[in-house]
Amino acid sequence: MRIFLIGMMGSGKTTLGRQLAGRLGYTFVDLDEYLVQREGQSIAQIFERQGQEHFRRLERQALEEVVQAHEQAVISTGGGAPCFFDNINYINQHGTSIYLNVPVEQLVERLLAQGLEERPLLAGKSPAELNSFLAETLTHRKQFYERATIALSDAQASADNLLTLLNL
Ligand SMILES: Nc1ncnc2c1ncn2[C@@H]1O[C@H](COP(=O)(O)OP(=O)(O)O)[C@@H](O)[C@H]1O
Ligand SMILES: O=C(O)C1=C[C@@H](OP(=O)(O)O)[C@@H](O)[C@H](O)C1
Ligand SMILES: [Mg+2]
Repeated sequence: MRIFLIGMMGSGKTTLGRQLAGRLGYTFVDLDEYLVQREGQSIAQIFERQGQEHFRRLERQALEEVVQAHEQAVISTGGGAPCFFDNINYINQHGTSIYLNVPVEQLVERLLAQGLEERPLLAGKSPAELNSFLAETLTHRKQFYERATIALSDAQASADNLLTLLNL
């Protein structure tokens, strides 16, 4: 079984994905980390040198490669991954998708605490700009996230809960 975590930047996909994979004994793949290894550049460098459109093509390729390489895995995607091309269909055809639905105020708090530098779409924004950017982005992305197999509120987003929900 493949489990995909989807949702906004800061929703906890990388963190929860790693925990869940550990509990299941499944391979864990973070799509951003996979791309960094594959390209030998940081996500910020890929955006800066080759642009977002190129990043989105690489992200789709990475998705296909990871699916082909692993039948049993927890795959944490980047926040934009399900929202480009027909990626959400591809994800749902190849596994179970989990949407981490976290309020914007919570995302802002976590992202500011972590620092914005590693996320090129957010770097340099003031707290107010971050808030409005995330709110606008979510308005557009919601339609993709809501196609997930399972949606979890922040309070429900634990590895324990997911194991129960997935009958694992
Ligand atoms: N459930 C949670 N509660 C509080 N902070 C969290 C939670 N999950 C993740 N974080 C923190 O929020 C930040 C973003 O988490 P991350 O897993 O990188 O999110 P994503 O991969 O969805 O962008 C990190 O600093 C992480 O430690
Ligand atoms: O939402 C986005 O468009 C992005 C999210 C990031 O991943 P996280 O959601 O893990 O931060 C990363 O893929 C890139 O910076 C773009
Ligand atoms: Mg992540």
